[in-house]
Amino acid sequence: MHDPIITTDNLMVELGGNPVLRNLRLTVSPGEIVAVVGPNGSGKSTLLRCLAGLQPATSGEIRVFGEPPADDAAFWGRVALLADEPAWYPGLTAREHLELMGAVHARPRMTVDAAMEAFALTERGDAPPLNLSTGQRQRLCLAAALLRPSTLLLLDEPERGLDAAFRDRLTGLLAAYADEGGTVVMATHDEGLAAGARQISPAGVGA
Ligand SMILES: Nc1ncnc2c1ncn2[C@@H]1O[C@H](COP(=O)(O)OP(=O)(O)OP(=O)(O)O)[C@@H](O)[C@H]1O
Repeated sequence: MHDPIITTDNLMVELGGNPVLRNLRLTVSPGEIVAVVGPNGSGKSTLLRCLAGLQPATSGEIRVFGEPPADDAAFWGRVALLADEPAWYPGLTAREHLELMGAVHARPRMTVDAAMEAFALTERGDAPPLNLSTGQRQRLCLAAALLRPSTLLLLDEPERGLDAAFRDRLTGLLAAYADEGGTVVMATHDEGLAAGARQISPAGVGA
């Protein structure tokens, strides 16, 4: 039995004086795909931010890799986060953004060409990200997150802007990541993505 990647115990978060997460207990094992589901405002992004060490708990405990998540190089070396759209480097193409990601990591999970193909970007690789469509830009964000090596993937609404065919393809790409031993926690409103995952609600008490 492997040690869990994530545990939370009685996690409580208040924002602006209002309780957002209450007594959340969650255990996530290596290789699991977990979908955090629930209505708008139910606390999905807040939970992901807690797991990424970007939102402190009001009370309770969060452990990621056995320790409280720390916003440091060792933590981010193991964790890939997809949240809001990043700032793009002016003058660099979509492909060059992926080349940059590949260059700074000693062992990328895939080559830039493979990532371009997997994320259906080959034909638009020479365009700057801001000249891509919304869905193409989201595919570029996902390509960057999955090209780099990581053991935990935190995704906030990865389906944003994606068409139905690519949402299906993303299910397979995440399954492949988990087959390699990676762990995925994603906030999602997409029923197809959630169907292939263990579903938890931030409002309920996880297992
Ligand atoms: N900085 C903040 N200050 C006060 N309240 C906040 C703050 N950020 C978020 N909230 C509130 O916390 C609650 C949870 O927000 P959160 O973004 O986690 O929800 P969500 O489940 O991800 O929603 P969505 O499905 O719309 O993305 C919401 O009611 C939101 O208005």
